[in-house]
Amino acid sequence: MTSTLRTLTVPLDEDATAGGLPSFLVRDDALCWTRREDGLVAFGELTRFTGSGPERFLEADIWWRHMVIEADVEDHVGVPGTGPLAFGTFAFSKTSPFESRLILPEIVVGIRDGRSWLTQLTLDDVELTEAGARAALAGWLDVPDTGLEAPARGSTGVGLSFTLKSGSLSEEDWKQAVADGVAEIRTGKLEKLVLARDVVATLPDGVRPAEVLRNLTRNYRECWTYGVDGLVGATPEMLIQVEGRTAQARVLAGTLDRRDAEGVAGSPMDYAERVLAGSEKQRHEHEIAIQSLTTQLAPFSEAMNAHSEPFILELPNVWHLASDVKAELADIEGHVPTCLALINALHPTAAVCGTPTTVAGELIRRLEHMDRGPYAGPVGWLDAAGNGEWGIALRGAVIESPTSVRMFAGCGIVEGSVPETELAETWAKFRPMLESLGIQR
Ligand SMILES: C=C(O[C@@H]1C=C(C(=O)O)C=C[C@H]1O)C(=O)O
Repeated sequence: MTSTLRTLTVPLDEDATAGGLPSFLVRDDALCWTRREDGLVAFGELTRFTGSGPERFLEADIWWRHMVIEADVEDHVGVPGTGPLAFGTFAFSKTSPFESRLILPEIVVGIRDGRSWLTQLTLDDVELTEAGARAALAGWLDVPDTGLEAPARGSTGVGLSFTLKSGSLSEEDWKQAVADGVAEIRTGKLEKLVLARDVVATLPDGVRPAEVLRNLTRNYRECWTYGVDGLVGATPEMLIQVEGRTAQARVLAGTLDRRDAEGVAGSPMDYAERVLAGSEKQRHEHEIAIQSLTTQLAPFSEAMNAHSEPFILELPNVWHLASDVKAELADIEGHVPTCLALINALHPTAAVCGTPTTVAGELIRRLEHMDRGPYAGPVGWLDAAGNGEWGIALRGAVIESPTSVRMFAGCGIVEGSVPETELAETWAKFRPMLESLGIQR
């Protein structure tokens, strides 16, 4: 056993990836990051970083840089995501007992802009060959019942047995927490607060994580579907995506349930334009989120641009007010900031915490009565060249046991927020997970 990381990346031909990345989502322990046709699916675990507390991002950064500095890399593809790669999930809160982690997998399949590849990673002194890498992948894919041919659960019309219960707070208590949050905002202590709640689904027939990931990938193509060590979901919000010296973020704040447009005259998009883009409250909420991100990103950037007007992002369950921000990262003494250094500065954004951050963070702890764990924390991947994609772990869940799943959803609260409306919004945000578990509500 040596501790030097060695990796081999080889191209995969079209035949091997004809079914797209979902065809590799056949194991419940897969690591996954996909959007539209692109993404990464990985298997196995060579080693991991774990950490907690306020320094978790910087400790992970140091760990990763040590891991890759002396890595022996043979890369025949050379795009972001090839070579050494780790998946990660981080706690939302610096006080959370949840262990933030980076996981170094054994085998990675990647697709990006029509190019496909396979990477094998090792810490042993075995020889890495193309044939060996293909055989290793075949071994990971050789699972008895992939469920790929079976209809997705809930799609047969046959009722699935499940129970769905409020987690830390009942609906009534959570609405009271929202009202308390609004009262705090009215005192002028803070402008915006994001309050979340959890619900627990129990499925006596068992949770099937691979099927959940396939459903999310198929149905939420505009979102980034993630699966890392029991945390699964499909987020529409990009905390930071780094490719070379370019960093991008997608900031969301302002939500409208698409079901609200049912039965309303005119086109649904006109309705969204009127009710979402035309709402003073929603635009204010959005403005706060954009301000917080751009202020934190500015010290790391040479140039930055953001749309002057938010656009409407249409998802199967909701519409959001969205803004994309693009920055050219500054080269400070020959170094471009790493993904994890950027995350350290950006997290938590006003979109998931509030403004000002410390006041909102303290109120979240007091009013939510739960540990968010990895919910609303960064989730994603990074490579040795400094590229990476880190979404905010929203519209997701933690698989807590073979039969139970804890889902999380939250809402931005401002002075004009109405508890009942916010509660309804959480149900719209639970929908991607409920549907992909086969739960009809
Ligand atoms: C907090 C969540 O979503 C965030 C809150 C939003 C809002 O309040 O409008 C919109 C998108 C996200 O930034 C969540 O999905 O749990």
